Amino acid sequence: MAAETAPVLINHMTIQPNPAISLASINSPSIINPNDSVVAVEADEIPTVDYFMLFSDDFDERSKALENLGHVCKDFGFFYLVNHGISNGVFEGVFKGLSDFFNPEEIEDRKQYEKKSPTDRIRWALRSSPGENREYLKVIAHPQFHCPSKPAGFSDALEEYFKASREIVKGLGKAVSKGLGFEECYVEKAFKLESGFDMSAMNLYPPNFISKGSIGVPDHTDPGFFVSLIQDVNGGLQILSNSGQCINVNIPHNAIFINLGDHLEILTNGKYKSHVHRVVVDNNKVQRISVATLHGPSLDALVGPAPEFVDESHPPAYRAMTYKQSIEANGGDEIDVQLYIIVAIFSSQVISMNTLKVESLLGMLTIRLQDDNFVKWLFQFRSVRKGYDLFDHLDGTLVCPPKFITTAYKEWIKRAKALVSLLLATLGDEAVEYVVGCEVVSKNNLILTALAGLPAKFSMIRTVIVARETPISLKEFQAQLLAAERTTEDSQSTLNFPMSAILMLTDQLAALFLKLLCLSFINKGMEIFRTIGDIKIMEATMEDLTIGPDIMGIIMANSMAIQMVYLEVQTTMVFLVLDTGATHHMTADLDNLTLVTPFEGNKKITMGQCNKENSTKRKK
Ligand SMILES: O=C(O)CCC(=O)C(=O)O
Ligand SMILES: [Fe+2]
Repeated sequence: MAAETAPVLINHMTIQPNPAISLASINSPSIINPNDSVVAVEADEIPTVDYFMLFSDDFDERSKALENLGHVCKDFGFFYLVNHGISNGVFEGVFKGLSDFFNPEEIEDRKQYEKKSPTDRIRWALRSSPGENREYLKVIAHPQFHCPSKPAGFSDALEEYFKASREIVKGLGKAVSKGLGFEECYVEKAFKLESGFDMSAMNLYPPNFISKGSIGVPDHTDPGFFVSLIQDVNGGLQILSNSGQCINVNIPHNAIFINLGDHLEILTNGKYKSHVHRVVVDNNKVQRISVATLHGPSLDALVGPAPEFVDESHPPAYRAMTYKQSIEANGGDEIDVQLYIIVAIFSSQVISMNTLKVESLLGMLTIRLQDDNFVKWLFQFRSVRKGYDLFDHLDGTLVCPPKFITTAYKEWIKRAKALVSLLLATLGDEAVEYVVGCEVVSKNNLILTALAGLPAKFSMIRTVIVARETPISLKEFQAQLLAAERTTEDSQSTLNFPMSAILMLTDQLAALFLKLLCLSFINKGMEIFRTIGDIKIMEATMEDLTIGPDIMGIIMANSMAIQMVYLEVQTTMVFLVLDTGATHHMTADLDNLTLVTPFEGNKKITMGQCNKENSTKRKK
């Protein structure tokens, strides 16, 4: 649970990639950092489950296998399934059919399956953008099986595979139920698996034709119970492990890769979690085909945390809704149920905050932040947050529900505002003077200001975005920045973009944010800010920024002098920059500072890390 992980508001050094990020996610440019700074590791971390053993006649063997399955679901969330009984010939039939279906010469034929309506049963698309590179065919496989009629034999091969894999997933449902200590039809009943809604995404990734790091499928989790995945060749699929490592999935011959779906996470109230994964197409020298089948609950099955997983210390963490509602609430439709992390499973989350009055916490925060007590203040603030489960809200684990879920949305906004007030109310008089800004900026203003602050090499995208008739979302904006960045060789020069130029853009606060936003978006950010006077702003990495849609960025200053908290409340953003550790700032170059009052005298002053130093220049 994220509450166990990093106290992110306070100390960015302790931020860990959140293994539980799936439903808890995230308006994230990338949870698994796509650049080389996160190296995907080889897959000895992926456990194997022997299907046959789960049904062994030997009691001990079976018990051991069931126990192992429980452990694997809880501690990993994905596994290779072997001994499942589907013959290699069935797999080969599917890959042959798909390879023929995706024949490059017959692309015009496939266009008949382009999106027509939300109730399409077969859908085809060719995606080629910096954010996604694949050609896919999606079909509804259950309750009714659908498949293009051509090429010959394709439909039969696919149907045979789907029937067999469905049986296996039903078997896994039994085993999971038993492993959890319930009757064997527990999962089957909860998800109404008899009329379970299975959607299969069959993906073709051409050989590497774009630059290194290209994304085949961006970070996402999949809805449903289990996802079964087969592929013709290894290469490209990566999954984020519980230990925060990005693992290459190299499926053993004839094994099936099983990945837990979001709705198993919901049903078990987070005990079993779905995991973020993606496809990177920078190393596939040959074409790759994969078949990812999302075995879902029945569309009308109401899925919420089951009572067996809810108690005082585990309150319901997700909101119950039907499978269909949850897909739609996330902006999907019945066939495009896969939700990229940008839209995540907002709707699944409960706003378990209504009982808590944030105002009442104020009484517990006895320490007001002053120049010299940052550490104590921090300790108390952290403790209260932790004790009252406010992490979820502050670290982005609890994400803002869509506006149209009115009650939840309003609750969320209320809580966000209350938390900001709480934070502000804990500032002592002196510290308030150091709050260099607190304002609400509209998304459009932010984007415009960000555009204005971009270096010359982005002038093309600036023109394009400004000329748009429809507003651009932050996500799209980010994608455009990424694309523009990729087309330019001299990305490093952005880092050298002078701070002073940025600072001139608007106020100092927005400028700090803009620099952070732009640079982190283009994913170069190890040392984003440099020293300004004695204020050294810590490097921020993508992880720092991608902790959630609602609190997207937290930067903490070296020497605890500056914190910047960026909360996104749907269309508005609240910036809060605290400059706390130092009584005064020193600089070798007065132009670095906007408001300067020279310091006369020889009084001791406190530096960011509580060093006592003399100073001759003062800014306050
Ligand atoms: O192609 C792959 O390996 C994975 C695709 C995937 O994750 C999906 O379609 O949901
Ligand atoms: Fe997936």
